[in-house]
Amino acid sequence: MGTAASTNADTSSHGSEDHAGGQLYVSLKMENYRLKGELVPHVYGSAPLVGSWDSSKAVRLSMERESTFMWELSFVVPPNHETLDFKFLLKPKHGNVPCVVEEGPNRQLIGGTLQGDQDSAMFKLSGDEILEYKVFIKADRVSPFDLAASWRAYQENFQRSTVRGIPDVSIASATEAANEIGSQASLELDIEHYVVPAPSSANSGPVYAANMTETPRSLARTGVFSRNDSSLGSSHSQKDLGASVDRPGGMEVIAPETAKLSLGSGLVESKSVGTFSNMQKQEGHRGLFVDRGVGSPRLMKSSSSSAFAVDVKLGSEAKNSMPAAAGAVAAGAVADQMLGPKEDRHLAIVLVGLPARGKTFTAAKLTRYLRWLGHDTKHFNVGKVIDSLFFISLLLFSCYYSRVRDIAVNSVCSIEGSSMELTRILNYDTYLTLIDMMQTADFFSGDNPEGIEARNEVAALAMEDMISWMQEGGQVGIFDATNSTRKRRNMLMKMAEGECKIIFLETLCNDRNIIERNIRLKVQQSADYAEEYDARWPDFEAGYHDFKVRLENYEKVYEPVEEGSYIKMIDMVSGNGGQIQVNNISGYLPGRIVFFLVNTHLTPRPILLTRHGESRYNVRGRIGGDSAISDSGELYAKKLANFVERRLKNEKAASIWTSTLQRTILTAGPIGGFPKIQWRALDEINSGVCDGMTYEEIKKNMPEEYESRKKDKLRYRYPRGESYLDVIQRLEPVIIELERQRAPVVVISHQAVLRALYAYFADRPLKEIPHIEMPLHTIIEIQMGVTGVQEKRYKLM
Ligand SMILES: Nc1ncnc2c1ncn2[C@@H]1O[C@H](COP(=O)(O)OP(=O)(O)O)[C@@H](O)[C@H]1O
Ligand SMILES: O=P(O)(O)OC[C@H]1O[C@@](CO)(OP(=O)(O)O)[C@@H](O)[C@@H]1O
Repeated sequence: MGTAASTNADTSSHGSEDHAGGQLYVSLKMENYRLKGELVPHVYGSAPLVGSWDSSKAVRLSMERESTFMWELSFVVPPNHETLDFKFLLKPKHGNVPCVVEEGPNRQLIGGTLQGDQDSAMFKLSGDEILEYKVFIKADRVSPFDLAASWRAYQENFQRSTVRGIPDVSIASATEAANEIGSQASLELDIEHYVVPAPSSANSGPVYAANMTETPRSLARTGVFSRNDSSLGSSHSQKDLGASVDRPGGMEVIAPETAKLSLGSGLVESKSVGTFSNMQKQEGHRGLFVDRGVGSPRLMKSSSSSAFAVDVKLGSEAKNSMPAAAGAVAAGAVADQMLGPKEDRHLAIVLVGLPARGKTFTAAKLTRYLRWLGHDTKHFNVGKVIDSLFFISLLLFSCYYSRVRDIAVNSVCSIEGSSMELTRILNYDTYLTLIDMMQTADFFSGDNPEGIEARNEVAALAMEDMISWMQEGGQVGIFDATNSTRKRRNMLMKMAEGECKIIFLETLCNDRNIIERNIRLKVQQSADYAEEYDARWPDFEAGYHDFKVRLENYEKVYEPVEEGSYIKMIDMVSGNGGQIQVNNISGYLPGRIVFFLVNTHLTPRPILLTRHGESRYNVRGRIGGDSAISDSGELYAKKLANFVERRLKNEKAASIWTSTLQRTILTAGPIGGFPKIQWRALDEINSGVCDGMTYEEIKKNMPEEYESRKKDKLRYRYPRGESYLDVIQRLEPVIIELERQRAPVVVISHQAVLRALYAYFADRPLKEIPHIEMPLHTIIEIQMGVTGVQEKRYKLM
C-alpha cells in the first residue's frame, strides 16, 4: 500500500524507502488467549516517542484492547527516528510497578523494516511462570494526506480507521470499558438496582383492557368520556373522534394508462376484508398494486422523491387507503378484493360470551395485533357505554331520549356538565332514581323489559356507530358485548346486511376457578378505576355481589352461537388442552385471526428484549453490517449473562433468541444454561445500498434517499433493502411464536427490529414505530399475564 511499503523481514526494499516520501506508520499487535490478571501490554524504546527506555514513560504507549485477546498500538515514527529500538512490557493496570519486560534482545525497526523474526514475546512472571504473546508488527510508509484522513476518521468515530487502506490510528490509553471488563465489582448482581422508568407513554402499570378501548362517537362528541380517552385527544381528528388516524396507506398504486387514476377521490373499496385502494371507480379497470414502500430501488437515478409525493398524498389525504402493510398482508388484501363478495370489504368480529369470560381482553389483544399488521381496526366496547351513567339515563328514559340526545350531541362539556344538562330536563329526583336503578344487577335481569330494551338500544347505537366508521374507511370493527341471545345477534346480523361480514367470536370457559378469578379481577379493576372516576363498584364486596347476580341473570338466558360464521374459543386460557372450533370461515384475514387466537394464552411469563452490546459499527456511527462488538459491548454481554442467569434462574425452559448477525450472537455468548436459537427474521433492517455507511455519508452522497427516509421513515424502503413495514411483516411469525411460548424468552436483536416488536406489546401506533427510543445496554422486560402486558426496564450500563 501507499508509496513504498515494507513488511516484516523484508529487507529488499530497505534503503530505498528513506527517500520514498511519507512517514513511517507502525502497527503493533499482541495476542494471548490465556489472559493474566490485569497486566496491560505497553511498548517502550529508544526514541522519545516510546519513552527513551524509561519504563515509567511507557504509560503513554499502553496498548489498546482491540478484542478480548488482542491488544493493539499504532504510531507514526518521526523522520529523524527511523531507526527504532523497542521492547514490549507488561504493566499492572493500577500503578506503575512492577513491570515485566519481555525476554530476549531489543527489537529493531530500521526504515520500516523489522530486523529478525521474533514473532512472539515471552514474559517471565513471578515464580518462573512464562507468559507468551503472539506478536504482529507492520510498518508502512504513508503520505501525510492519508494519515490526516485516517486521523480525521478516527476523531469522528472514536474508533481506529482504515481510511484509504492505512492500518489504524489509535490512542495510547486503554478504554474505560476495557478497564471495566476486569473489574468484578462492576458486574453488580442486584438486578433491581438497574431498574429505570419506562417512557411515559408505555404501559408500565397494569392495563385494564376495558379502559383501553375507544368510545363510540355518539358519546365522544358529548364529552362524556373526558378522562382517559387519549383517543379523543391529539391522535384523533374532530370529525372522526373514535377512529385511529394511523392510516398511512402503504401502497403505491399503478393503474393502466387508460384508467385515469384519481387520488383522493373515486375510492374503490377492496373486496378483501378491511382493505381499500385509491383506484379508479370504473368497473373492469383493475389497478396494479406495487408494494414498493417509499423510495426507489433504482440506483442510478432515484425517483424516491416522486414516489414519496404520491404516497404522502395517500397517507395524509386519502381516507380509504390500502392497509399500511406490505408483503403477505397486502397480497392477501389484493387477492380477497378480487374474489370476495361486496360486504366482505369490512369485517365485524362480534364477541359473544357471558361476563368475565375474557371478551374484552381478547378483543383488545386482537385489535392490537391487527393494527400492528397494518389493518385499520377499532374496538367498540358496548359495556363501556353501559358504564356511563349519563348514557344509560338517556336510554332508560326513552321518552326524553331524542331531545336529550340532541343536547348531548351538541354538548362539549364534561361528565358533570352533561349530567347537569340532564337534570335541567329531568326532575332531579327522577334522575337520581334512574342512576340507582342502573347501578344494580336488576338492570341486567332477563325479566326487566326496560333493562333489555335499554341494553339493546345501546348495542344498536354502538353497531350503527361501527357501521358509519366502516363507511368512512374503517376496516375491522371489533364489537365487544355479551351478545348472549340469538335475538340480539339476529338484530346485529340484520344491521350488518350489505355493510360488513360478521364473524362471531365466542369465548367459553368451563373452569369455575378461572371464572371466579376473572370476576375478582374485574371487580377489583373496576374498583380501582372508581377511585379516580365515577363508576359502578367503588366498593369491592358490593361490586362482587352485584357482579355475581348479574352473571346469574345472563346465564339464565344465554344461548351459545350456532348460527353464521363463528369461532369458538373453549377453555383457551392456559394454551394447553383448550379448543378452537370454527364454522364457515374463509379469507385471508379471518384465517390469520384464527391462527392468532389458536396461539395465544394467558400463562404468565416474561419476555426480555434487548439490543446487542455496542458494535464496532455503532461506535463508528455506521449502519447495518455484521461487525463484532466493542469492548463496551463485551462488557454488556457479560452483564447481560449475569442478569439473565439471575432473573431466569428457576426457568428451566427459557430460551435465548438472537439474529444471525454476529453482534447478537456474541452478545448472547456468555449466557450459559439456556438453548440459543438464531432467527433470520430477527436480523436488523436491511439497509441495502446504504449498508455500512454513516447517516452523514448517506446525506452527502444520496441526498434524495436521505430526505425520503426522513419524511416517511415507516414506509421508506432502502434501495435493495427493506422498510419498517417490511420488517413488521417478517416479524409476524416471531410475534406468533412469542405469544405461543409458555416459558420466558430473551430476544437479543437490533434497533429497528426491537422497535417493531416492542410496538406490538406496548400497543404503539405504526407511525411511531421508527421513532421509538431503543437504547443500547438496556433490557425491556415485557410481563405477559392475566391482566395483559406490563413493562419494566433495566439499564445495565
Ligand atoms: N379466553 C378466556 N377465557 C377465560 N378467561 C379469559 C380469557 N381470556 C382472558 N381471560 C381472563 O378474563 C379476565 C376478564 O376478562 P374480560 O375481558 O374483562 O371479561 P369479559 O369482557 O368477558 O367480561 C381477563 O383479565 C383475563 O385474565
Ligand atoms: O431506522 P434507524 O433509526 O436508522 O435505526 C436502524 C439502524 O440501527 C442500527 C444502529 O444504527 O442498528 P444496530 O444497532 O442493530 O446496528 C443500524 O444498523 C440500523 O440500520
